[in-house]
Amino acid sequence: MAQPFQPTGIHGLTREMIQAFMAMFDKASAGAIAVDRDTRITWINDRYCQLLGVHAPDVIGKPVRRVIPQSRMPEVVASGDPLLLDIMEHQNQQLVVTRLPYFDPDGAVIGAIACVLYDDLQPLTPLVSKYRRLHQDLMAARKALARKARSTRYSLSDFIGASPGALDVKRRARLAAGRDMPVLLLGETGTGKEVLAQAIHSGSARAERPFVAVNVAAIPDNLLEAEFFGVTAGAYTGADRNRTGRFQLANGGTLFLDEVGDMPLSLQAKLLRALQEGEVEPLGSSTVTPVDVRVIAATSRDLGTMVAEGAFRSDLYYRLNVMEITVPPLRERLADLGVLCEAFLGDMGVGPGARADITDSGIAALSGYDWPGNIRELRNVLERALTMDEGDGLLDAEAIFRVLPSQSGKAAFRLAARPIKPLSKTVAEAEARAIEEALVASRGNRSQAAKLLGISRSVLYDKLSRVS
Ligand SMILES: Nc1ncnc2c1ncn2[C@@H]1O[C@H](COP(=O)(O)OP(=O)(O)OP(=O)(O)O)[C@@H](O)[C@H]1O
Repeated sequence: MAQPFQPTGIHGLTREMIQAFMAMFDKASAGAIAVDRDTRITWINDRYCQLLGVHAPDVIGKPVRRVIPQSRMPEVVASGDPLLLDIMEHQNQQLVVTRLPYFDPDGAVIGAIACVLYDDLQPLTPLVSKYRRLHQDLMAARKALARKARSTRYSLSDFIGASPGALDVKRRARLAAGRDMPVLLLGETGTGKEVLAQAIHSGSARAERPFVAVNVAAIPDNLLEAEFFGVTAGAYTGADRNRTGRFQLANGGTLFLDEVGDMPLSLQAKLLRALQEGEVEPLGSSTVTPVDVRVIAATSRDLGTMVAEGAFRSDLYYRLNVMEITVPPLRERLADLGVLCEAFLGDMGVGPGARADITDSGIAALSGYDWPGNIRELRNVLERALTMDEGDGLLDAEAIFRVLPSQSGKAAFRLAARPIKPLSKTVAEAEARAIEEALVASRGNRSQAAKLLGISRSVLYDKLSRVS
């Protein structure tokens, strides 16, 4: 009489039992493979070799993940638990796989065996078509997310400002968008360098390709190289999977290097090489990948002085600084306060149908402050003022002084010291000053001055005739 089947107790399958199974796996499955406790391949049958497109002598002794990157054999060996049914992606094929650990007589895991139950998913059609659909949806969602993460939020119209300084910045940014050359953006923190970088990208021929930003100051020095150039898995790097660098992610598009002045000298040399050769070498890899990337760099530091002091490589400086755009600080373009406030307050709703606004005295209060944090700080001040405001969302000088940092004492003093004039007079004076600045900037060329001011030539002539 046949003996009833008895489980093998706590130890599970032994090497002998696995060897007995091997013949069956070899014959009945679409592929079978065994690994030792270090997850190195000890055996692979011909059918699996054909499926993977490898030769057995080339892969025996290699870590299984080197040959089958998606393999979950390491998990099975580490946990000692089988994975009875799994779908594994391999080179656009979906394989149905079973993985079993095996043990020595003391119960220690000494390896695992896996067999491909199906490489043709026909028998599992209903289940698999559902899986495929879900998988495709997941891939599409991931791609869309990645596209969104790498696309830009800003165009040039989002860079708000009508002062001569702001108009000059916009003009140069428009020029930069039309030419595929490196751009160096200089300016204090919060002046809108990243807004400009995005605007230049979205106005350029690369607009449909990725925009990838790296804040050099925010990444520890020892991780920067991997972040830039990527990592290849392996013993040298200690990484268990490949990681794509920002350079490769930006391929075809724009790489924005924020706070480039904070880059350590060793990485500056590698960055220069990547820009010169148009190729990158991931950490731990011996192959180079060609990349086509436009670099826009930004810094709030004085790169010229850093070059003179040897803290920044001059060759890299000249490579990045093909076109330089200096963004003036807010305190040098206070004329933009009005339009900036209007735009920001317009975004900050104060209730259904209600709109936040600021009075002329509120603007005057803002104009007495030095704005070390520039436009970022202005936005924060307006937000705080609105939060504290108990009225109807109309900010006056008092509402502003309540939230301006302590420097505002100086502002109040400056304001008080300035005689208050009728608004029409102040506006006329500001207009005359702007026209004068535009004429100086354009060396008396009225067409150019009109362009800088964003008005037609005839309006400029009209205003000039009224001023004189
Ligand atoms: N001219 C502008 N028009 C509209 N918004 C602006 C402008 N400049 C800056 N901002 C806003 O101010 C904030 C800071 O801008 P951004 O990050 O571009 O400055 P940055 O110069 O890159 O600063 P950092 O050097 O600190 O990185 C953002 O919220 C941005 O939307």
